[in-house]
Amino acid sequence: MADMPALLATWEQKFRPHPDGAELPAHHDHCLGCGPDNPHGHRLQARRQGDGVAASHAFDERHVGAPGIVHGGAVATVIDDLYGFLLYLVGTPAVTRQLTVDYLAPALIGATYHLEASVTGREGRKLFVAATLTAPDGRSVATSTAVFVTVGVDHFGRRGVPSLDA
Ligand SMILES: CCCCCCCCCCCCCCCC(=O)SCCNC(=O)CCNC(=O)[C@H](O)C(C)(C)COP(=O)(O)OP(=O)(O)OC[C@H]1O[C@@H](n2cnc3c(N)ncnc32)[C@H](O)[C@@H]1OP(=O)(O)O
Repeated sequence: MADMPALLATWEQKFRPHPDGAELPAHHDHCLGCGPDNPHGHRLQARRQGDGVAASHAFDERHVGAPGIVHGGAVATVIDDLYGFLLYLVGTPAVTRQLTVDYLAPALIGATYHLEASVTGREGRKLFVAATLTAPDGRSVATSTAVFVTVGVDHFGRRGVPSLDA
């Protein structure tokens, strides 16, 4: 059984002011998007960029859909995880309620893409966010919007976290 109080304590430390340009901490070690210890994960590394977040990211063969092309779900995973880094700046935990992705051009395995995300609005518990994924030549490959809903710590602590309970 994972030590949830200890895990929650590490999360609390991540919800603090991060200087512009600073690399942001992974959500946790086994996070599919950014955890360094998840063998299936993307190991996304994000930094604060002004009021938003940014990352450089290359997908590898584990994320292939059609030959040579990144699986659309993998693109959505990385964008969703990038939004998770915005929460450090917002200062409150939240979870994805709705995620949309416009796939404008194929993302290619091995190319390094530039990602940016920012908060576009807030209304009660709803956070409206948007992101872009841009190719090395500057072409827009994907755009996204999402609605996150703020939650309390009990959202994470009141139930088992299966991946951590093993
Ligand atoms: C200190 C320690 C903290 C730890 C911090 C950890 C950090 C965290 C990072 C984890 C790493 C991130 C990685 C990526 C982010 C995931 O991957 S998050 C995982 C995927 N998402 C989920 O599992 C969420 C599953 N859904 C839920 O649990 C529940 O539906 C929710 C989201 C908590 C909402 O349920 P609820 O509390 O019952 O709220 P509900 O009344 O349904 O809706 C709330 C509000 O949103 C509105 N709303 C609902 N749906 C929509 C929609 N589609 N469009 C617009 N508005 C909507 C409602 O109208 C309502 O508005 P108000 O009436 O309040 O004005």
